[in-house]
Amino acid sequence: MAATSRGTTPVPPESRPRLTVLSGPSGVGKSTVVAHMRKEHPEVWLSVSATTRRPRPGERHGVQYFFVSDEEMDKLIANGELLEWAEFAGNRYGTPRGAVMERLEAGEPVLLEIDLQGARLVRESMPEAQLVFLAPPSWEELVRRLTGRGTEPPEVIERRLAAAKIELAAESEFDVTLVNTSVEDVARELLALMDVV
Ligand SMILES: Nc1nc2c(ncn2[C@@H]2O[C@H](COP(=O)(O)OP(=O)(O)O)[C@@H](O)[C@H]2O)c(=O)[nH]1
Ligand SMILES: Nc1ncnc2c1ncn2[C@@H]1O[C@H](COP(=O)(O)OP(=O)(O)O)[C@@H](O)[C@H]1O
Repeated sequence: MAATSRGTTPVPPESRPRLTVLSGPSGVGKSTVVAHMRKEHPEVWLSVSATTRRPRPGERHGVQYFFVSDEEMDKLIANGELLEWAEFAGNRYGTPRGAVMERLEAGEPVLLEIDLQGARLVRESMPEAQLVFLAPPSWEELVRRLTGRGTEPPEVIERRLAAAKIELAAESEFDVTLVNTSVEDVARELLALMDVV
């Protein structure tokens, strides 16, 4: 494994996990890495979460997220339709259970891009899942990326940076850390961890 990863132990092919969770602080580059990976490997299935957050310009319902109202989210939770859910920086996010279970039952690799609280819940309910932490090269670079993305006002950025401190302190709970210096390198390593290439 290249210098971008920490804590990787080789896993025999027959016991490779089919469910991979990618977490990391807001702005570290999770969406960028996943988009890059799926451009070359569209067969990698990424769960589309439900969220009460408002869409950013260019985001489409059913593509980046299912954008739902508070009431719709209440129903999804009450009906047990979410594999996990969490509140992050003032909005709720959850993974639709049905689509994930279908893919897993078909033996296909599944990728969830969720926050630390969600990763912990998945670890409890599916201990065989592989938990991958995406870390920034430095704190300064994380601030630069989150600010530079220009999608959130300053008070939301502050809230996300406060969450980032908690998330960075939890890195050791993950099976593997990938440091997002190069999008291409991280995408390649994630594919290898998912046993896609
Ligand atoms: N627990 C949980 N977290 C999610 C889910 N979907 C997205 N998230 C996380 O919610 C956080 C905020 O996501 P978002 O508002 O899209 O901001 P971004 O990650 O900075 O682009 C990120 O850490 C996401 O990984 C989900 O279904 N469950
Ligand atoms: N390896 C990288 N080097 C420099 N900039 C990056 C890198 N990865 C992502 N970025 C930039 O950082 C910002 C946040 O990335 P994004 O994928 O939206 O993060 P996340 O999904 O983790 O919140 C974006 O402007 C993106 O272009």
